[in-house]
Amino acid sequence: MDKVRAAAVEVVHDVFENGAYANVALVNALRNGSYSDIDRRFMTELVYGTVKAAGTLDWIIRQYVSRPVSKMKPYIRAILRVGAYQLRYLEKVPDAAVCNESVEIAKKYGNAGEVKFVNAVLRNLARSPEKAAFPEGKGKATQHLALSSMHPEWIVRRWIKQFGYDAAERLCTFDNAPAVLSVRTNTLKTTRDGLLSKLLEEGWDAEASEFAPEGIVCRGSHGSLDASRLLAEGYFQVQDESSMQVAHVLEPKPGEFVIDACSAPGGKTTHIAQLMQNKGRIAAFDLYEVKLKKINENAERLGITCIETHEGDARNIGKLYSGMADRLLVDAPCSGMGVLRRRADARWSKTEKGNAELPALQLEILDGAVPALKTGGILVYSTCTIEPAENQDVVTEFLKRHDEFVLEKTGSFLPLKKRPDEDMVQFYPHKDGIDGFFIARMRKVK
Ligand SMILES: C[S@@+](CC[C@H](N)C(=O)[O-])C[C@H]1O[C@@H](n2cnc3c(N)ncnc32)[C@H](O)[C@@H]1O
Repeated sequence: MDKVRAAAVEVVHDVFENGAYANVALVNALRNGSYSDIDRRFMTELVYGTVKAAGTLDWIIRQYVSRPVSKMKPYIRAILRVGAYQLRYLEKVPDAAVCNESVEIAKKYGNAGEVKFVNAVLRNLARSPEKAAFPEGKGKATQHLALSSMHPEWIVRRWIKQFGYDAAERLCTFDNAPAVLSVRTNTLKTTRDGLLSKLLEEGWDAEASEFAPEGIVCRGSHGSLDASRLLAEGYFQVQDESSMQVAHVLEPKPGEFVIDACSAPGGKTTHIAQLMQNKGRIAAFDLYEVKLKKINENAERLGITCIETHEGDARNIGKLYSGMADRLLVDAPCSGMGVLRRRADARWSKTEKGNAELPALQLEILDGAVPALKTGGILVYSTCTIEPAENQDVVTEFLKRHDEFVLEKTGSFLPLKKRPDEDMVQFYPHKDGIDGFFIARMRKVK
């Protein structure tokens, strides 16, 4: 049995049946086996490809079987998904190898009937691919785009309604492209130019970000992050360019008291600390202690000492720090619809119903946290989604409830590419080429 395909099936099973994150499960699987570089690349392709395409693969498989894929035994489903992915998307892999190896893996997890079933489905798929041609024509546009772009139909339907067909298609394309690596220079230790020249010396294909003064983007090859001495010694933090906008909009000053209400894993908290030159006090809250550990680890690596972490609910922050804070960041839990490219499994784990529940929570967090601000204090609300209900609508409702706050021209606080006319800033992947992100800056005036 081919150990690479077998391990890929295990990871795919773990993602869909146990809710594992694809990247975490894959890293663990790669660590636990001794694989050549070619094997590692193949396994990565199999896992990310199958996970991203899962809904489309289920539709393809369904064209060859009479019962729904959701009713199959989980391991048989995972074997068929990984097999169908190879047959449909990996031209260089011979069909016979896919079928034979899948059958061998099925012998480990299934009875004789199930082994036969896997064999029959995959051989039919290989023999008659035309049976699973995506529907086209009148009334089929949404389904066609969803299947061809490997997105759930409900997401595609929403995006077509919100942006039109062409933009929805570009959004889907963005999600399927490999995520560009971007890093934030630790300006407490070096300058961006200093870090950039070190990275270039180490063979990184890196350049300065147009969006963030401390940002560096790497569109091509780069060394392994696991092995990077510069990362281990705290010269940089991995962070997307749109996420790097938020701390600049908050504009923290050395010596101030800043609260980061939803802070883990601390990408923005540590950026705030840099902008404060590590002077002052940052109270970083999150519901989960395990996640807060990550902030402490990052802070230690980056040489930051002004962050204190607190396990707690952001909805109670107002009571704990009434009128004390100079600035408050609410980087709220959200649907993450602007960052689907970063997590292969995310598009299948979200639901329309789950997303609809988020604005109420986001407002509760804002309502519960803002009494912590001083008069004159600054509130920044941000999310990594492109859903108006979680963004502009939440801010509008918040301002209705709180006449002590006024909205400022958020776009004029962006560090490099200013948008002086924009009260609230929404970055869109298909327009801006970076993660989808929303930022609104408000001031407490009384
Ligand atoms: C968007 S993430 C924050 C990302 C973080 N600001 C960064 O830049 O690395 C939202 C965080 O809010 C936390 N969270 C969810 N509900 C919360 C609540 N009621 N109080 C505090 N934190 C909460 C989640 O655990 C999650 O870590």
